[in-house]
Amino acid sequence: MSEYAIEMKNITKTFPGVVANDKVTLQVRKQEIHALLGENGAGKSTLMSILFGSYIADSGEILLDGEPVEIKNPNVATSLGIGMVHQHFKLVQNFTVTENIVLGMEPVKGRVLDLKSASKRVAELSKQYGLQVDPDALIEDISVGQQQRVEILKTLYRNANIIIFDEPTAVLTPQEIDELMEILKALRAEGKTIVLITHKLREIKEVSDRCTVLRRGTYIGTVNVSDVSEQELAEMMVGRAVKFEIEKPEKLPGEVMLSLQHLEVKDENGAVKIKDLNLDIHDGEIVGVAGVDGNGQSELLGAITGLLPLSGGSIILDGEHIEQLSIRERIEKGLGYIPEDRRKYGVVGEFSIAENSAIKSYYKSPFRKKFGILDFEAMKKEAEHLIDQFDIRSAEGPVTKAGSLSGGNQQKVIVAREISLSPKVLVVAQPTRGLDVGAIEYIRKRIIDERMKGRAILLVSLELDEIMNLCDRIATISKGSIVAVNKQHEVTEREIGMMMAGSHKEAQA
Ligand SMILES: Nc1ncnc2c1ncn2[C@@H]1O[C@H](COP(=O)(O)OP(=O)(O)OP(=O)(O)O)[C@@H](O)[C@H]1O
Repeated sequence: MSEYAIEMKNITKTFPGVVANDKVTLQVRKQEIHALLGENGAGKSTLMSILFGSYIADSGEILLDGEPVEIKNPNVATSLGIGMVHQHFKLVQNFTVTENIVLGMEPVKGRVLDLKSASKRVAELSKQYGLQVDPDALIEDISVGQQQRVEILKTLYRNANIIIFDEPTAVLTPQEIDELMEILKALRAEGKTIVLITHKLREIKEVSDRCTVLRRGTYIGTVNVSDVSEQELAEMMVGRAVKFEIEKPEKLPGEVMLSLQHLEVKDENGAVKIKDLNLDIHDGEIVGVAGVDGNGQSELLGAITGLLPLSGGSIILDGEHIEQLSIRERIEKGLGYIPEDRRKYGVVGEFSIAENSAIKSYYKSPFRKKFGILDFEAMKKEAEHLIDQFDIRSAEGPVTKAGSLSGGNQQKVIVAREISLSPKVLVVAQPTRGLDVGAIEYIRKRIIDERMKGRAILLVSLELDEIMNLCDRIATISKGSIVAVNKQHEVTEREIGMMMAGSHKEAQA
């Protein structure tokens, strides 16, 4: 019997142009929560994909409970008791919870699919591990947090002893994050071994026993989490001191640059999602929209950018009505947008970084030459500049396909493109989701630089500390309306939290 549930020794994996893992070691003790920390592109997902059999290492060794194993594909991983909860769920939307869980390993009684006993087993597992979810609900009807529980149940149903979580909190609301932390502790108490990829140092401190740090594909070290501070973890990971609080020089706001007046948005079933929403954003200021997920934030973003039609109200940008304009016309008028879902609206995976950087301006100088021919050299040059400025880690520079970048580096491509267009109004949704602390520090600085240049910035984020850190004024949204607008220094995080939950006391004050 070994002390370790998992040992990965000298793991090396290369992709064209990049060594994603360079002789990496990972030793995970039985029944511990082991965090895996590293900058964007450090090689965390690659290492876990090797453990789960999605990638084969070029060299190195894997031992489970002291026994060497060869994990040729995910089926082998499953049979060895390894489960993985991916960041992007692999669920069938119009199937029930139970159907999704048994998919691929249906229990058969006689020759009939025995969903009844499967459903019973699912209910037992939910109870044992504190994973509340209705076994008969359809996936499309349950929240993101509950869908994640289905993914966890899937691994438990297949008798996983080792469960890998790839940035599980990136998609969750603060409330769901607290619940997940409890679930992780329950899994550990029931004897499971957990590997947790996360950028959130607070989460590492809260639930993890030990933490392994990677930097640029190499192993830096493993520490007992209780022996180190968040600051020390950050330094180990980035290789330099990181500032958590950023400096925001005083700036007096100027004219109203974006004015939202009596906005109303309905969904396809006619339900009102945004109701009489009013908000002004001046140049030289950052206004944050704080709220519990699902209170109209997505609809607000869709309405401003032109992805969703308005059923009432006006949007005025620098004195001009834009609510009737197309998406591209709004961009032309000076609207920039960093979207929340980078996979849907942000980058095109098949395109290179250069092409992605020019995606909103390819039809203009300097990217378009005479006779409408695209100037790929100009695109590459611009991309090189952005890669350098925003520290985008790629294998082959501007020609690297965006789809092969790590998640955090895809995010940097989008932020770099939108900021570099220097729009009059920059609408920013969850700009630092999935980014490492070093990258967060940089992106926040760039957003503040844009403010200093006199841009008007609207920031929508579920992370209150991001809003408190960056914004000059904070608008709290609840049930599709703005219930209060406060100056940043006049409210506390707690008060905003209460207003988000529907207390209007401060709103009236
Ligand atoms: N399928 C692939 N093809 C080419 N390169 C890849 C592929 N997958 C990963 N890479 C490269 O390997 C390196 C490590 O990427 P990986 O996704 O493991 O990083 P990560 O630590 O998980 O990053 P993040 O925190 O941003 O998710 C990166 O340089 C990435 O571009």
